[in-house]
Amino acid sequence: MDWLETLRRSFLDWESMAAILPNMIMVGLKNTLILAAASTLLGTVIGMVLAVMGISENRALKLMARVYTDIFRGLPAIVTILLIGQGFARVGRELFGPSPYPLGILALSLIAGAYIGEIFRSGIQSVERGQMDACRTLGLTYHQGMRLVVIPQGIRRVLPALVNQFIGNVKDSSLVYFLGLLSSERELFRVGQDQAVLTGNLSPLLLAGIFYLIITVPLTHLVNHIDRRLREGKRIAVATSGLAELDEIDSAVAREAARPAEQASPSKQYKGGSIKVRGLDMFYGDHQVLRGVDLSVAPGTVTCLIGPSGSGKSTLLRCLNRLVDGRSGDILLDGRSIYQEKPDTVRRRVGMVFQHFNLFPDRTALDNLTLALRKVRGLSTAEAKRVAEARLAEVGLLERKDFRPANLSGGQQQRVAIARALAMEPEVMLFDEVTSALDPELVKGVLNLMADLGRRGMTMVVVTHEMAFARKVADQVVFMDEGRVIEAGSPGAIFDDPQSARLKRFLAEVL
Ligand SMILES: Nc1ncnc2c1ncn2[C@@H]1O[C@H](COP(=O)(O)OP(=O)(O)OP(=O)(O)O)[C@@H](O)[C@H]1O
Repeated sequence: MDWLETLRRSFLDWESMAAILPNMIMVGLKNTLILAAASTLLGTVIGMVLAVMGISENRALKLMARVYTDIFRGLPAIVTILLIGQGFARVGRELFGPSPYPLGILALSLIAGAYIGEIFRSGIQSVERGQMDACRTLGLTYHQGMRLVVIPQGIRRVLPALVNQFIGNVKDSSLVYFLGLLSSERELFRVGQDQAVLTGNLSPLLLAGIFYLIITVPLTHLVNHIDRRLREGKRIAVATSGLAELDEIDSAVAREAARPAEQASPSKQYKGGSIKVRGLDMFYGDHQVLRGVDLSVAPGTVTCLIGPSGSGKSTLLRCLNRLVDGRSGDILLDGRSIYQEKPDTVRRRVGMVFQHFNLFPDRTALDNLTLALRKVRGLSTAEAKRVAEARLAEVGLLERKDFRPANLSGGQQQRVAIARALAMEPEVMLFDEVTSALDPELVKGVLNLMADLGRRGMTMVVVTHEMAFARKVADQVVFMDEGRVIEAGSPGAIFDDPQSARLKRFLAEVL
């Protein structure tokens, strides 16, 4: 068993390990951690800049980010370290003194930046488009939306990948040894290697390897934990059935109705605005989606838009709050063209609720409401909280104000979204197929809430496939097809006495 003894002497020479242990911890471990942490930090800053350049509209910035990323991701790390460490050695000496250590950090950072930039960019781009739509409809500017909602969500999504990058930097830090570090600056690998040369066996290198594992293995598990947690969220056990939700909302609506007039919340009776659309044409590129649309919506009335898929209903709705703009024609809000106002101002006056709720997933129900109250309406934190709680109470969800969207049912999420839009005190509310993504028993709760809003004088334009709702609640039903308004009238006229062949066919399909 000679070979076993040789192996033991080569790798498990306890004496040479013990001799180097203090140096390994005090010098090697310390320097490895400094190199990895500093390069991850600096790499994160570089990565953020690259990500912002990469998603910007500016083609030159995009190209610069692309070229940088291709170069520093494509080159082997050791080539970059030697090129930077030796190529800029003179400048480095003038700037940082004789030690090549800072240049080593710089080289590692430049490499890490390329990877981290890609991580951030894909994280930010993976945030659903609906999040920015939600920000815009609440009156937040594009930059506020990016800064407060989209970028934080993107970064949170890529946290595990960032920890992985740190692990990569821990390992890459061993390459800095090629720059010839001073003895006090040597990292784990170099300390182990020096001692290995001195003792003629590999035990010190094995010890260095063990230290690398001590750093990286727990981090790998931490990454997996964060990843699981971000994917699944912290679950709160809440047992509510769809039917219990109906009680929740019915009692909230009844409470509002029973409240004496003098105690009524300011929103109890809404003062809705009027809308007039005149000859509106709208294109997506060359594709004409709206063709000379005319529409009049009286204050405090409910208009339901119905029609086949692709007929332009959602697009018309998005024109009303300037999420998209028409090419010609005009839209008047309370008699004044919305094109004469800033889009953000129009959006504050015209609230919108979406099919997929578009709640901010990493904020509680309450915070979903307070964000725009503070940033757009400029309320203090305490005042915003008061308004938000009042609106959540109106939709029967005050008790769930501290829940995140993932812990609410679809119906509850949609009611939070309605409360969020109402909190901005809009004059008009737009609803875009808001019950289409809900389980059947949850639809009624949301429709009840909308019917209640209509009764309280809110001007509403509702894209819906719920014909029973349109018949019962609408003051006006508008049938669209191929980007045109084909017929408009009272529910009775549209459903019981359709004039055009197209509407007759549509009703025959859906009723
Ligand atoms: N962002 C977009 N870019 C390009 N084309 C679009 C875009 N959004 C919608 N369209 C096109 O515009 C047309 C009208 O779409 P729109 O969503 O307004 O119809 P809709 O009546 O609301 O349909 P649905 O009931 O299916 O939502 C469709 O042909 C659609 O493919």
